[in-house]
Amino acid sequence: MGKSGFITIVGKPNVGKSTLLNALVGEKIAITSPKVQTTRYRITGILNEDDNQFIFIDTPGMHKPSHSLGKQMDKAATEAMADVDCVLWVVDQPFKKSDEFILNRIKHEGLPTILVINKIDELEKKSDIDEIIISFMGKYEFDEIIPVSAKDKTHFVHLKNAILKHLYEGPQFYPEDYVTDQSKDARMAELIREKILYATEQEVPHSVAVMIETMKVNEELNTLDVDALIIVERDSQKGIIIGKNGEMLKKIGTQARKEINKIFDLKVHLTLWVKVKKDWRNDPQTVTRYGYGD
Ligand SMILES: Nc1nc2c(ncn2[C@@H]2O[C@H](COP(=O)(O)OP(=O)(O)OP(=O)(O)O)[C@@H](O)[C@H]2O)c(=O)[nH]1
Repeated sequence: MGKSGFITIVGKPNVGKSTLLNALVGEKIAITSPKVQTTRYRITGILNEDDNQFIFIDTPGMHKPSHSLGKQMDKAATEAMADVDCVLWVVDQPFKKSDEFILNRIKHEGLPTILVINKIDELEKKSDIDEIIISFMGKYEFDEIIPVSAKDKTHFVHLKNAILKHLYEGPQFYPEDYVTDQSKDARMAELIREKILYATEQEVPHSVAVMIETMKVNEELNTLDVDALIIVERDSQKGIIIGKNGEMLKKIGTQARKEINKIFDLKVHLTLWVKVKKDWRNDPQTVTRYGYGD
C-alpha cells in the first residue's frame, strides 16, 4: 500500500516556495514572481507518484505583518504548520537574525522539518552551499538538509524520499486526478494577478487584488466569457494599470488569456475591469471578501 500525507512549505518571501510546489507537482498550481509576497493564501498542490500521495501546502512568505492583509497571510502560513506530517523550510541564503521569526514557529510546532536550500543553480561554488548549511546547523534538529534547484528540479528524488519517511501507509486523501484545492475562479484570478505583478513596479503589485465576477459559457462562439475585476487602492494605481490608451490593461489581458487557455485547455474571452477601493488591505472585512481571509 502507498503512503500519503501533508507537507507544508514555509520560508521567507521570495525564496522560491511556489516555484518548488509547481516543480514538485509538475503543474502550475501557484503563481510565482520576482516580487516579494506573491502568495497570499495557502494553496494545496497534490503529487501522485508510485501509489504515494504527497499533499503539499504552499504558504505566504513569513514576515512581520504591517496591515490586515499581511496579518491574514501570516496566519495562513502559521496555521498551515499545524497537523501536518512534515515541514519543508525553504531558504536561499545563510541564516540571519531575520530567520529567527520562522525558526521559533518551527520550534514551537516541533514537527519533522527538512531544510531545503533552494536556488543552488545560482550559487557559484560548492562552498557557498556549505556556508548556508553550516549557518543553519544546530539551530534545529533538522531531519535532513537538502540543497535543490526548484528551477532545474535538482535533487528532487532525494527530497521526495526524505519526505516519504514521514508519510503514512493508508488510503489516499484525494482522488488521483485532483491537483489542487483551488477553484477554477481562484486560479484564473491568480493568473491575472501574476501578469500584473510582472507588469508593474513599487507599491502597485502589492496593492492589487483580482476577483472573477462572472463566468459564462458562450455556446454560440464556443468560448468561456470571463469578467474579472482588478481592485487597486488609489486612483493613480488605476491609471497605471489601465495605461496610456488602455495599453497596459490590454497587455495584462492578453498575457492572462493566453495562459488561462493553455492551463485549462479552454478558449476564454476575458474582460478586465479596474476599480479603486481605498486602502483595502487595511480593512479586515474587505481582505476576507477578496478571498484572503479565513
Ligand atoms: N535561479 C532560480 N530562481 C528561482 C528558483 N526558485 C525560484 N526562483 C525564482 O525566485 C523568485 C521567487 O519565486 P517564488 O516561487 O514566487 O517565491 P515564493 O517563496 O513563493 O515567494 P512569496 O510568494 O513572496 O513568498 C521567482 O523569480 C522565481 O523564478 C531556483 O531554483 N533557481
